[in-house]
Amino acid sequence: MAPRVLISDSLSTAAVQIFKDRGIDVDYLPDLGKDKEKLAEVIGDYDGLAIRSATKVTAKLLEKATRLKVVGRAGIGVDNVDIPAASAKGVIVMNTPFGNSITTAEHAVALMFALAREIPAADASTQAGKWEKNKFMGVEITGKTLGIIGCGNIGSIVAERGVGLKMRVVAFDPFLSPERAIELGVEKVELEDLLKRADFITLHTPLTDKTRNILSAENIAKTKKGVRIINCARGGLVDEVALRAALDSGHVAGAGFDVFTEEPANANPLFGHKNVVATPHLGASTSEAQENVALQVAEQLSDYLLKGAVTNALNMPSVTAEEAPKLTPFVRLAELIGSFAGQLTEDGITGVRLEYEGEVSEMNTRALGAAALAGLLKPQLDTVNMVSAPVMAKERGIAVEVMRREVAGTYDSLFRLVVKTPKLERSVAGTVFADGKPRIVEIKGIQMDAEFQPSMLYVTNKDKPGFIGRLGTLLGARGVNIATFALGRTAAGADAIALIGIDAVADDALLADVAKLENVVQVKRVTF
Ligand SMILES: NC(=O)C1=CN([C@@H]2O[C@H](COP(=O)(O)OP(=O)(O)OC[C@H]3O[C@@H](n4cnc5c(N)ncnc54)[C@H](O)[C@@H]3O)[C@@H](O)[C@H]2O)C=CC1
Ligand SMILES: O=C(O)CCC(=O)C(=O)O
Repeated sequence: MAPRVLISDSLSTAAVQIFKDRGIDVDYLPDLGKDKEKLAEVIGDYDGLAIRSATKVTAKLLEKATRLKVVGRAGIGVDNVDIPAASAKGVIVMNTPFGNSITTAEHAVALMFALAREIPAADASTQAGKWEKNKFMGVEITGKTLGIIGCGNIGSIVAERGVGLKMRVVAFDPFLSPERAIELGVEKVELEDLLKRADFITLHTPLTDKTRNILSAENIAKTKKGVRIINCARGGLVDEVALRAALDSGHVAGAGFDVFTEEPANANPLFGHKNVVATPHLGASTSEAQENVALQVAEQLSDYLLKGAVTNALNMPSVTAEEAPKLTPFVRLAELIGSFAGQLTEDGITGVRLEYEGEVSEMNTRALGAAALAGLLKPQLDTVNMVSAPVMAKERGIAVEVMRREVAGTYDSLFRLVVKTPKLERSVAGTVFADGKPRIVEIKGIQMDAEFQPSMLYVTNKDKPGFIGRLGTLLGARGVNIATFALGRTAAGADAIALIGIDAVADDALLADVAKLENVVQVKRVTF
């Protein structure tokens, strides 16, 4: 029986044709995504689901999706898909990471011009027959400072356009390498500096715990008077109520918003202000971009459903059917080791070394390396996956070195990731035991044996009597249950590391208390 695909959002009909040409049964119901109940009634009939942003793939919907194997997002952001729930159900989630970047960057630039010259208001007034020539006094863009928050795919294109428009471009992005900044012609700055200097601020980050409200009331107050703010990335990056107040007071001269905390945005604190230009999440809406993403998503879904090929998956490594059984646990290991190292790294990464020892050195190390890079970049790049991670690492100037040694050491297979930043070099190594479970067996050259736990504390300390007791007592007193406790040290009395699996996610107060314990050097929270 031919696989069945449902397209539940508005997509270029080019996608429908591709599915048909490949022999896939396709239903194109572009309004169904907006009707949760109806979608839930029919989803059980489909193997694949192609969406944009209106369809919400929730855990509840996935419960009904008994046949579903793959969800394809024709676009970048997958915040409308519950990826953990999809993974738990074995449903692959794919996106099309580059197809609409240029179009979205152009929308940000369009909003910048619309704000600078008050084009929407001038248009409305002129067409109302008012000819208010003296009412609209704009600002020039040439020579102004454009502050870009998030200089990834879209931010970089905006940066190039800004340079082309003879603007001074400054960018805040912890993952932007100095080399890439030079290549783009932008000045890499800290957020505070950007806030102080920018005449226009444009946001291009994903919405993560770190970027939510990145333009908070406090940060908006630090901006230059007369700043204009553009958001074509995600609602929630800017405190809309605080921005409205800053527009009302005249501190902020204009805001161009394509995305809103709540969408569809039928009402919003920004609406109704004369200096606000709003569009209904149109960033990706050009015929070119929609054609790109529709073709890509149809090809990816067809390839998966017909051949088992995995491309641009966010929750599944790209591996062939033959190598999958042996490789999968090592892919998981590489991703976890990468994620562990990524969560410990605060500075821009300049290089990584991927070391494979023993049997693992003869496996598909490209897939393993991609998994490690995806894990490493994930804390900063929400949309990264195994396919895009090597490209993103390259774009960010991260030099990737690979070392393979066929001879095994203590373990049949060992994978070591060495992360280099301007300040340090940190190595983490792991293996997969016969039970198929990945383990950390070495950190910074210190031997240990730790299972990955959903929530962990990473503590470096001086090896002194009584330390473990004090730590245990503190966790107990805070009601934090210890699931696992792994220790390692360079020598008696010297540098030591503790990796503690706990049954709750460590909050900042707990980290601060652990940091205060005698002989603690550093404490970090890691989650998997
Ligand atoms: N309005 C629309 O229709 C569209 C919106 N988007 C959205 O645009 C956003 C950017 O997309 P891409 O450029 O493709 O993503 P990307 O992943 O290529 O770039 C995101 C950049 O943000 C940076 N970043 C992460 N955390 C940061 C932080 N705390 N502070 C500063 N920078 C940080 C990353 O290092 C990365 O360089 C996404 O949220 C995406 O969903 C994308 C397409 C269309
Ligand atoms: O599909 C759309 O119109 C929205 C695109 C978008 O926001 C994305 O690709 O992240």
